[in-house]
Amino acid sequence: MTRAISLHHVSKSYARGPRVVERLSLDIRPGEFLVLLGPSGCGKSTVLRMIAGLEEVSEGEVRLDGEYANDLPPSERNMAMVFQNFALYPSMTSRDNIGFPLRIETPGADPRARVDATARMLGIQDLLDRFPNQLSGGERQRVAMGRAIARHPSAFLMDEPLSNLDAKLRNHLRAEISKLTRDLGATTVYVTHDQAEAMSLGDRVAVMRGGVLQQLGTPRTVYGLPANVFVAAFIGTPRINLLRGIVRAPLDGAMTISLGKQFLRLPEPLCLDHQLLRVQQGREVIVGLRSEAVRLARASEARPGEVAITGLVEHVEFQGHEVLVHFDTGSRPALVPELESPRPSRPTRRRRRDGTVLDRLRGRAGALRAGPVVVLDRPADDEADHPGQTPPEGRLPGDLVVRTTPDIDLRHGMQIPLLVDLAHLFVFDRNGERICPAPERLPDLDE
Ligand SMILES: Nc1ncnc2c1ncn2[C@@H]1O[C@H](COP(=O)(O)OP(=O)(O)OP(=O)(O)O)[C@@H](O)[C@H]1O
Repeated sequence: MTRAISLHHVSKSYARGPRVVERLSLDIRPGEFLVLLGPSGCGKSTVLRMIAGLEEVSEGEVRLDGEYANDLPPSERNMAMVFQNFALYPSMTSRDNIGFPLRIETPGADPRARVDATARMLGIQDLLDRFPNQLSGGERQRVAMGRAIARHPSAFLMDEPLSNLDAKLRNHLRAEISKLTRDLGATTVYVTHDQAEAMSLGDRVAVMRGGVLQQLGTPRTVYGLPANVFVAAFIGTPRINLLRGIVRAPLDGAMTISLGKQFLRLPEPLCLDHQLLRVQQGREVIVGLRSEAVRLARASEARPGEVAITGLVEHVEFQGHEVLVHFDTGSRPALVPELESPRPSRPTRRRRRDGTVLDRLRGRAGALRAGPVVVLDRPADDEADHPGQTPPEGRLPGDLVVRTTPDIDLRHGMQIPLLVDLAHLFVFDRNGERICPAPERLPDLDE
């Protein structure tokens, strides 16, 4: 059995503080694998816990299979949770750990057959007689999964279940989780801050920021048509290049986007998306170029839709199968504040001793700002006159990162010709909302 999970304008605030989840609406289909993705503190776990019934809903409705479920106790929701820290009973063998929920559910019944079947499914038959301290991290997590699966729940709620494991094991278990939940056909809600995990697992991904849903869509959609700068920057590696530009649309000349010292000339005849940029004339915008939108090649090699710029090599990152080249093109990157600093440690839920209550509330309210997602302090053209500024903390030098093959010998200080494929151009407005490709809500765009 599998179930539909719906959230309707769900909000959550703790002890009359600000909302940590803000009017969230989601319809999760039976059997769907939905990933809640976002930076630390954006409210993902809180949403999961409200679905599980472990956290009260402050406003709005949770519905299970269409039935109002706000007040349904966790034990009556027929859902299994898998957490980051595996929480196995240390004094029980794997067999007893997996069988424990079954014994609680049906006292007196022998759980042996169900435990064996679950162990076979997870390939852990050999581990059934071991205690948790005799298992590796990956094995412990498999046993924890076994404990969740054995009950045949209608839905799995997983909160960063792989984040304590090393990268190789994580990839391996990721594939196993995907197969297992599909085989079982159970609805799964999976919380992670790891975009690669979200993209590889989710049927759909819900990207959250400051308690607010930014976009809900398939991995292909959130990557290919990000609703705003935050989603564009959060999803994809290497991170999308975000450059500050100004639209120039003279009545008697070609339309360009000025990027400080260089510009992108939009090919004529203008496609519909580029025509719609005309209204931005003179305004500052943010140009988004994923690494696949730019290649190292001379202007003479340009294909239709490609325009030439140049970049000064600032830094070369050797990755084995490819090289990431950081260029200085004379433009200035737009900053997405939540993404510029390293991931903060998990917030503690105990009272902090520093700062007043007011300071703490202010801090939280700040974190929840759902307004503009970018920082644009000075006009973009002005930046070209301020070369050599120190890049913000945590960022490498250069404003444009391009992927290339490792066979090209590139060194710091080389001036390299580049081609930008304007079919892959993203443009966002000052507030970070995507304006090119045009948002779907614009009527009759295809006609
Ligand atoms: N019991 C609580 N009391 C007060 N504030 C809380 C409580 N639980 C969570 N919060 C706050 O709610 C916000 C959202 O927390 P939540 O754990 O849902 O975020 P998250 O996106 O899952 O983060 P992480 O990835 O770090 O786990 C945070 O600002 C957090 O400090």
